[in-house]
Amino acid sequence: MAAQIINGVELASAKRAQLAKEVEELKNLGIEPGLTVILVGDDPASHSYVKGKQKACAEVGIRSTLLTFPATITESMLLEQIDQLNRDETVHGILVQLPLPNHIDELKVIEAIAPEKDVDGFHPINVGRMMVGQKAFLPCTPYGILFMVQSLGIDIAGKHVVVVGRSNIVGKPVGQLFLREHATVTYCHSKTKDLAAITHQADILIVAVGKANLIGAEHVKEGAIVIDVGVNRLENGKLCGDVRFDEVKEVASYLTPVPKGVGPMTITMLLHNTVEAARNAHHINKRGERSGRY
Ligand SMILES: Nc1nc(=O)c2c([nH]1)NC[C@@H]1CN(c3ccc(C(=O)N[C@@H](CCC(=O)O)C(=O)O)cc3)C=[N+]21
Repeated sequence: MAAQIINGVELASAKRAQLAKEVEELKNLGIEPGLTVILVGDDPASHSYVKGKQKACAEVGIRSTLLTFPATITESMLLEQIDQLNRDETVHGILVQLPLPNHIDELKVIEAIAPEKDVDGFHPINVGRMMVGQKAFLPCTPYGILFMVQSLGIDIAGKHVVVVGRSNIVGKPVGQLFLREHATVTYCHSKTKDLAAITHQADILIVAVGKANLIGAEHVKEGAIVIDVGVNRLENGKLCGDVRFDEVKEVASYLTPVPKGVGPMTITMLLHNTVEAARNAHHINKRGERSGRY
């Protein structure tokens, strides 16, 4: 039987409606959640993603500010800018759109962001806190994927999750999030031998490589859940994932499309983290009450 296609837009919009309510409650307390996005250079893909983030902020009532800089900005000027935003109380979340030009050290920039404003969840403090199970901003794409899989109502404990890809922003952390949910996790990457033999064992297969058509029916066990994190822009301008959709949909039980799968969830979790950052900054709990620490 053909797979059920997971609608990321629908799931995202349900979650955004909830977030809009939470923003409204914060505004009633005189708090306007604010996200500042830093965009360096003029990569068209980055500009397009940033536009999507701003539109989503507007949709739930988060104030978003875009700061753009030429690709020639020096590292120290960028660090100075971040420092200024760290000290600005009206800014709850800071996002530096990646990738950055080669002359700028990305890790240095990420480390300059105050961990309590790091709504991407990329700062080593947040990564470490996530690893040991402390409260932390979870990276948006992995968090969005977990949210999607949980929304299917299946029990993750004991499932074999196979992650293809080991980037710091998707592959590595998504495996950790599923490990936290008691899955058995296997990582595959470019040096893995006999990829298909391993991916074929997956109950949940998460593909985050960035290579169009990498995964086909031969990689997927009958009835597996397949999450496609690839964002590959084809020459004809169309966006496609890492998974051969038409083939895999005949084998999988659930499959995410590209576009309209993981992407919208990523942005939604960014909104979630920004609302959380605003609440934390003002010592407000999830029920909208000020905690005793005031
Ligand atoms: N600091 C930082 N944080 C990021 O979260 C970050 C980043 N840098 N750099 C680039 C990647 C990529 N990324 C996407 C988010 C949403 C869609 C998305 O919503 N895509 C739509 C389609 C959009 C289109 O058609 O162009 C979809 O899949 O339906 C795609 C890609 C976030 N990233």
